[in-house]
Amino acid sequence: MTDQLPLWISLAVLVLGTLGFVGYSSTRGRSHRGELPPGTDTDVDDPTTTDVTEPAPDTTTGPAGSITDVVEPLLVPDVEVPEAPAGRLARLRDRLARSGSPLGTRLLSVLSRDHLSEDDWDELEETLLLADVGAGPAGELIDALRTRVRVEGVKDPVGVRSMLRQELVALVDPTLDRSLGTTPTLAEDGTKTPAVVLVVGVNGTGKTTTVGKLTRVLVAEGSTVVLGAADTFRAAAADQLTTWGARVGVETVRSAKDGADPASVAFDAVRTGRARDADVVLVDTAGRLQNKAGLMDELGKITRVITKDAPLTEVLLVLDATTGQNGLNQARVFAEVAGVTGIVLTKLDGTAKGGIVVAVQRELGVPVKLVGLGEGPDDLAPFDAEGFVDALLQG
Ligand SMILES: Nc1nc2c(ncn2[C@@H]2O[C@H](COP(=O)(O)OP(=O)(O)OP(=O)(O)O)[C@@H](O)[C@H]2O)c(=O)[nH]1
Repeated sequence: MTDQLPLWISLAVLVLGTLGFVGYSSTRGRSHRGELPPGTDTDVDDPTTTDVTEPAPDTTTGPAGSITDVVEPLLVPDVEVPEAPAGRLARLRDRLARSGSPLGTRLLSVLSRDHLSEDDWDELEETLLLADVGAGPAGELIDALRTRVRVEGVKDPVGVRSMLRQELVALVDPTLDRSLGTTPTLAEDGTKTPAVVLVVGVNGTGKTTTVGKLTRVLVAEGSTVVLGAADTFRAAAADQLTTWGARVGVETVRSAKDGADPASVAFDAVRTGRARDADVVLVDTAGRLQNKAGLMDELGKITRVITKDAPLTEVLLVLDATTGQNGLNQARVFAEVAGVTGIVLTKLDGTAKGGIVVAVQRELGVPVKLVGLGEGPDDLAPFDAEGFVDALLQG
């Protein structure tokens, strides 16, 4: 045994040396591919939490000639499983209850009075206007309710509620197509072109957060997604988006330098989406005021550049529900410049008003497709007229 001591020592040195080299190389490999996105509180050096189950494809660079970086999600341990989107809208009821007396409750309390006077009808109309329903739709609803009260003489609380429910659902319009354009197209030769969703809106409405939440909705539905951080104006936006993506194992294409051309980033994101055979490419854009011509032109350019490579299947305008009628002015201009196909109404949890849903749809002829119900990662719900009205009436 003592004779063999030098041999054992040499073997031990060899083993330790090899282990040391492997550890060093893997640390180098990680830092080469980029740092873990901010907000991820897990220790990447802990081999038990770094759960890389698939062989890494070459995702360290964008397409040839691109100026962007593809931030791959493979280093993030414990990839989250997002909640299924169905039924999320029911949560609106609790959120509304917390944010004060919701529209439906106020309408019901007036309609349930014994004999409805002119003052009562005025109060109903005022309530609708204060909730941002807009004059036209408010007038229509009052007319419809007046007629029904006169003709049907509904008095009992259940009858009144059911009448109001029917009329509100009709106003919100259950016939609008609220499906999202997130289905890729397949050519005859089997080539897949990803669906491309562009997300636009003014500053701070919740665009980046919405892209993050929508990524989770799509992942929960089994789609493969690539993100494009075309908000090159606010540096933190790309980090924010990368974090959202990484949490559910989704790549983010972002600019390698600050202030890069957002159209190039969007273009590279679509190219990367194609290269990865992704189902959907979601492109986040910088916030812009609708009256700033230069920024709106930039949006037009992003749209033109993307459509050179793949058709835009959805342009989502993100509106903050708490800004009420001001959101309508924004919506009009964005609709002209970017060809909006769907509205995302965020922060619906922060307002007792819900009438903007009706107003914006009427004004633009574009349906509300998604609503933001809070700051949680799965607080984005597919919108439907019945679910919305039920939440209003039960709040
Ligand atoms: N309560 C609530 N907060 C939300 C909702 N959606 C977004 N927010 C918050 O709104 C704030 C702004 O969100 P961002 O996603 O950064 O907004 P943005 O439009 O990308 O901002 P810019 O890039 O500056 O234009 C954040 O604090 C979000 O958490 C929502 O549905 N409810």
